[in-house]
Amino acid sequence: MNSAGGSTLPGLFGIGLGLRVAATPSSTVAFSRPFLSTVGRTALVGGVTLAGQQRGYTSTPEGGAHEVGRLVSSATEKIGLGDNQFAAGGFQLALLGGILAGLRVLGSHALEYLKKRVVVTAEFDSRDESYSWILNWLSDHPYSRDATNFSVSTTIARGAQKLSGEGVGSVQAPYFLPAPGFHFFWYKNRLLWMYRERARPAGATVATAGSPVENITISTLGRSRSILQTLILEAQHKFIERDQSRTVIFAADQYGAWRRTKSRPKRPLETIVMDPELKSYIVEDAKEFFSSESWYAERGLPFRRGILLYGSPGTGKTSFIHALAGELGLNIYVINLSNKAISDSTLSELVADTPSRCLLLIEDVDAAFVQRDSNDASSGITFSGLLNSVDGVSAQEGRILCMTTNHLERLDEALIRPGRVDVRAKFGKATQSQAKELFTKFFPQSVSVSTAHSSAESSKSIDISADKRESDGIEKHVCTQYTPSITRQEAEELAARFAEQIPDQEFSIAQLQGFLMGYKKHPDFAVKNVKEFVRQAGSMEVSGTAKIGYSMDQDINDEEQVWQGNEELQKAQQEFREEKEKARRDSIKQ
Ligand SMILES: Nc1ncnc2c1ncn2[C@@H]1O[C@H](COP(=O)(O)OP(=O)(O)OP(=O)(O)O)[C@@H](O)[C@H]1O
Repeated sequence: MNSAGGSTLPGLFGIGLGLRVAATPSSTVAFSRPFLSTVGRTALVGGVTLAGQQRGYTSTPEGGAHEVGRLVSSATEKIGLGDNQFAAGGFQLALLGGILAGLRVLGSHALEYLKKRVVVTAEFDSRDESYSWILNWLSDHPYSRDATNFSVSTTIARGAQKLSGEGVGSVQAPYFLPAPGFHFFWYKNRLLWMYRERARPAGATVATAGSPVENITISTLGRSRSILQTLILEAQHKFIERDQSRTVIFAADQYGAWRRTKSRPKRPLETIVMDPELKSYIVEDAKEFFSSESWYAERGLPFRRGILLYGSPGTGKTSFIHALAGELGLNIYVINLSNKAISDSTLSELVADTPSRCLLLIEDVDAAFVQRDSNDASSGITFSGLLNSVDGVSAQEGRILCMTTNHLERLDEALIRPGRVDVRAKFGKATQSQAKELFTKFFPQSVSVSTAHSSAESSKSIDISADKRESDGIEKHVCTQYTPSITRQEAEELAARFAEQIPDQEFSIAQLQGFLMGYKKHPDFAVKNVKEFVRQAGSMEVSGTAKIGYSMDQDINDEEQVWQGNEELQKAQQEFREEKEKARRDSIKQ
């Protein structure tokens, strides 16, 4: 395009000059016809030679050029300009310019054509998901491990995808990737070359551009693209395999497009402590929904399902949605209604852009819209915009919409009417039996306890005799006498003692879990101190998802150890009050 434009200019110049010369009265111009003809020929010879050199040809095109010069002269004669030396000269210059431009364009097209005949190329753009497949694949390729010119990244985060490195302990393991530029590598005994380049989106400034757009092309000799297709499918397979045991979470970015934000290991449903009937009802309902597309179609019903999960903070609404997604093998698309970058139209585009099998999650839906007329909501979305997006004509079919709220009573009826919300699930505070279940899950019987303790304290604190283990029929792999395990029976007993001290439906699972976190390896001490926790927590205003840091110093190995709750509790209370005050101030500002 540019080269053609560059060559067209001399042509136009030639035409302009030619026309101008032609229009000039003969008395005022003193160039002779042979002179102009010579200029034309020289220009042509020079031009053709130059074009030849640019293309890397070494042979001299002079003979051909003279031939062309002659043709130009005869063309001049033929169209009757032979008598007017100025018009003839101008016409020749114009013709020469045109021929030069034509030759150049022809040359580049010929080269492109030739390239297409002997080289096959696949292109990947960072704005597309396939780019991440290729980066992921490249990061595993031996070439990336040996490349001397490589880039390092802790995530593969281009376009729609973001993958974290595997990590070693708390340190993120980096990805090694071929750096921007040319790279040659082997794949299935074929030589491939890759070109990786970065560019800012057109018109973007440094401040607004965000991450640069990247482009990768992978090429090889030949006309069959099967080798590249094999590579791409392999890369895709590898990528999907990596995600199979994970739930991928997408969120809307500032441009109103879905971006992969993270992936988490699938959360097993068994880790969710809730009414078992409610749990299996929702799971079965969702499974049945996905298997009854034709049923919906036959009745002309939109193929969508809505679930509303409501209840106090920290009762497991979000956790359950993650577990449900894992169970159904779905990814989660999260819409944050307080994202100011999202307007009604971007919201409906986002909803329309979700894949046909996914969980669409809107958390704390009450926070953005309290009543129908709250079109002055703090987000850029209006209430009617939200309603249209979730079940308007453009809304995606085959998805389950999950909404969560802490305040069912604040929601407008229109939002949760049947059709938009088909299942309402209440998540309450922990019953005693749920507290027991939580304890048992937290301290499974086979987990070693008191590893940081001295043998004496440990064996004293949990009296486990070999007989007991054997009578339970469970052979434990006790590494040393210092790391005893608890049997099922012991775990049950401790759990029962723990639960009976928890008042029914007063604490959320998150609160209880927060308490147990302080006793990761000390179930016995958790039981011992739970009474004090209840007494103190009961006397404070517990609300929200405030985390209470009931921690116990891991190094304490004295049997006299005491619960560290008092000081921690006061600190937590103070932090909680500050947080609440900050939230209040923020809401006034908004
Ligand atoms: N029923 C539960 N079963 C298992 N874990 C739970 C449960 N409830 C809460 N938790 C734990 O408590 C923490 C907070 O839970 P989660 O975010 O799911 O609660 P939530 O009801 O969505 O809270 P919020 O309304 O504040 O968003 C998580 O670490 C989760 O593992």
